[in-house]
Amino acid sequence: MTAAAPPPPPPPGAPGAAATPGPTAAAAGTALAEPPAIHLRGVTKRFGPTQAVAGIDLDVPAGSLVGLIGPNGAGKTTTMKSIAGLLAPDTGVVQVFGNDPIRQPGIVRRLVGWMPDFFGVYGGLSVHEYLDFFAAAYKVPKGARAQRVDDLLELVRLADKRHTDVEGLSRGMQQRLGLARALVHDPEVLLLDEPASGLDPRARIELREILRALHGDGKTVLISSHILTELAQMCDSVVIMDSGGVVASGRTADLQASLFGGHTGVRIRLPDPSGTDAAVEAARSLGAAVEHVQPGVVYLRVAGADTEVAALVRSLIGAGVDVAELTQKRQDLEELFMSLTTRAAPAGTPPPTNPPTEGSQG
Ligand SMILES: Nc1ncnc2c1ncn2[C@@H]1O[C@H](COP(=O)(O)OP(=O)(O)OP(=O)(O)O)[C@@H](O)[C@H]1O
Repeated sequence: MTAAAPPPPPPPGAPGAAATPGPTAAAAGTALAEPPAIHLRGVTKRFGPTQAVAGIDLDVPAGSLVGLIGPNGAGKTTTMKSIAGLLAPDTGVVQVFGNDPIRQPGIVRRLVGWMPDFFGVYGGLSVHEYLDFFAAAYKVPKGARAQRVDDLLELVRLADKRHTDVEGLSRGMQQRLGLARALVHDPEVLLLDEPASGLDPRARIELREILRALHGDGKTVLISSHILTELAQMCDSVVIMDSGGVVASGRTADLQASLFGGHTGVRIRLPDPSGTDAAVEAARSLGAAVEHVQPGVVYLRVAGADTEVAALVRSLIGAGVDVAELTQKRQDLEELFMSLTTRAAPAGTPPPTNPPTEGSQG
């Protein structure tokens, strides 16, 4: 797993971190100075005839925001539950800052906040009482509890709902309350199982902003979804699962580039259509393949990913071309997902090469 952020030192609340030697990052191949927040090796889990998880290796560096993506039944929930210590794997190693969730449940429970894809709320409790109840259950000291609950309500933007019955909250608000519940003991690692499912676009954006704030605070966040674009917008890196295994992992831009023969689709919109020829020339001078041109809009493919797109921007500016908008072709992410997950397409099926259209741009 490529690091989404430079790993900060292990948190004080990670007792195993200092004692355990740092393992090697599975996908990135770089030696880590400290144990990753989450470390899985050869993890398997079977339910009767179903191989839910089939030998997963995964490292999530401390402080990173990583998306776990896969179609229904890929094994995401089973993987997350094994990290939270809610399920014992049949074989393999699971560690949270070097601690085994099954053998050291007390330590791991303190380190991990778990938000299930579905959680019940207890009617008859106000939002404040609900969080206070969980704060007490997590042994947050009585004197600190009221402040902790207030801070969480501010964070998840439910301060004005503190006296509302939890059953009276909208779906989006209940999701945010569930997030606050997962945070009540101030865990270092957050495991969020499909937190955006069933939310409208505004609620998704609000959730994304809260997660970014938590990421900014140095929390490690592993978030699952079966919608790749949803996670690509908020995560620097993703792990794609299918049929119980990891089929790809890394930064989304790198995954796109590697899958599409090292090319990135780009759309450039100009404020003044008279600059179109100059834009085409500047792009060609960099070796970009110009795919489609219309007045004021140029579609092209550059060899590489973010670095090469940045070079393209410099070249355009250097050529005196004003750019109103530059977008990387987001649809590639869906193509990536479809081509990597067997249920959607047989393994090895090349990604579809749709001609660029206005509607296909992200
Ligand atoms: N407790 C269980 N008993 C039997 N089978 C189970 C159990 N939990 C999971 N499975 C099976 O294991 C496989 C992986 O399930 P899991 O819930 O981990 O997938 P998922 O990727 O989270 O799917 P979804 O996106 O639908 O939530 C599925 O085939 C599921 O039916």
